[in-house]
Amino acid sequence: MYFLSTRGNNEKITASQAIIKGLSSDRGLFVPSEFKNLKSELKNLVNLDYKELAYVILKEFLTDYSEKELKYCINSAYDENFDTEKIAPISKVGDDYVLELYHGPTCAFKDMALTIMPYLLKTAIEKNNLKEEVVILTATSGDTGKAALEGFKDVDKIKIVVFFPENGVSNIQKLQMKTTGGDNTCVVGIKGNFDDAQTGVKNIFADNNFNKDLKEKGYILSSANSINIGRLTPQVVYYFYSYLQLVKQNEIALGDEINFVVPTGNFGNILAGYYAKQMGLPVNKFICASNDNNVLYDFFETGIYNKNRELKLTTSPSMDILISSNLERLLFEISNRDSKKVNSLLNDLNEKGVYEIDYDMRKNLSSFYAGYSKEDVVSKTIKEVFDKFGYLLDTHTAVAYSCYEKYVEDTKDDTKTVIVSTASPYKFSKDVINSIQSIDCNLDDFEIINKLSDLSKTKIPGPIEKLKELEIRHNITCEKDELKSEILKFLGK
Ligand SMILES: N[C@@H](CCOP(=O)(O)O)C(=O)O
Repeated sequence: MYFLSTRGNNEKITASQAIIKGLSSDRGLFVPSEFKNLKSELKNLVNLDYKELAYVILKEFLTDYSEKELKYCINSAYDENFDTEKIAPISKVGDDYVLELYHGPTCAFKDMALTIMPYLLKTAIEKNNLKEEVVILTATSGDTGKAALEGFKDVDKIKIVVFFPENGVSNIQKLQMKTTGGDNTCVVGIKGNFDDAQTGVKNIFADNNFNKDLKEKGYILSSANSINIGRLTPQVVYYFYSYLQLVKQNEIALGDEINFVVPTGNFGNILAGYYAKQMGLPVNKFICASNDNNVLYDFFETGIYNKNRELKLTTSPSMDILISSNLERLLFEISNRDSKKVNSLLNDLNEKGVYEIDYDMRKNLSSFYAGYSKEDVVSKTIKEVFDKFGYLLDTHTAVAYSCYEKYVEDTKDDTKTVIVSTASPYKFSKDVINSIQSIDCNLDDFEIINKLSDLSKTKIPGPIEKLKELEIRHNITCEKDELKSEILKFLGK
């Protein structure tokens, strides 16, 4: 097993090298050379706990990590960092299942990978005798930023810089990032949107002179976004875990296919599910749920990816994205790993902002269905689900839930379905409570959080509750073309 670039520059590197590099030198994304099929082993995995299962899955990708190294990383990540021993519990809501991926230290699904990634990277640094210090660059539309900061803060020989759209995240997300401690952390609000931040970061990775200059100063760059396989591979685990939980609880029989509905922005989460299917997990459909930024919906409907449109700010900000990075990995698979095709499509995207896949590639998309939900539908869904089941959805999960309702209406498919819940409702408390009842518009964020807790009779997650005691430590903003100078300032160069 090795990792290669989607753009075909013949680079073949180990998992630990790919985790250090983040992005390939040809701007492509690293992908595994093969997928181990675990279908015949599923029956032996039913009773494993999250950590045991994580080892079974991750060892198939991270093949240059020893058993001891990998188990150390897994055990250090999935412990009391999470508020439940199950790590990724499932709640039954009506006839469907909600996979709650927000029980980690920052209350979003990003914790599922960003609690383990610092250990994977530290181990990779040691394995490869890296002399330089690693500077992690992260673009965030709200959730990745805080999860990465929390994971990497105070980690020796690593620094982290997070860029977020100053006006494109929720108040709580912003507060979470701005109050992060650690001498190795830097948080910068940019005057632009998430795509500006992500493109800016990718351009920096591709800037040979800048990278050479940094190397001479003793630094190399890496990424904590899902473009890094160290982010993506741990996310494969919870697809297997949720499936096996349903088997264990006799909700499905081993071998039955299920659906997953995934709120989607950068396409990393749903792609991890697709990788699980490549490894033999019985999946019928992946329902790719978008908000009003419905570029992926259009892509699945027409085969045309067109980012030439205005990015809308919605109540599900983590999905306010027009350039979904990980779609490149899907293009690689549906073109039967034809990097020439991938290059040509990505060049079109770069030059014209649009590309169209051919008939053969479209045929390989049959395991996907796409939907999108407008703001009024999202809000209505939060209320309906709360009124009917007493269950509180966050705005992103409500996008997924409503897309799933539309899917059932369209297809009449009654396959058992897991709705992937990506964040705690408390991160978006104002929009969540406003969907359920009107509130005094003078209330501050913490009063709203308390109100939400009273109304829903749910406990405020510890990390959110604690926020009010923390001081703001980061207050930098910059123009979207000033990313490099902010990095240099932080590094004191
Ligand atoms: N939704 C993300 C955007 C970045 O996605 P990633 O999965 O590639 O890190 C966010 O919350 O920042």
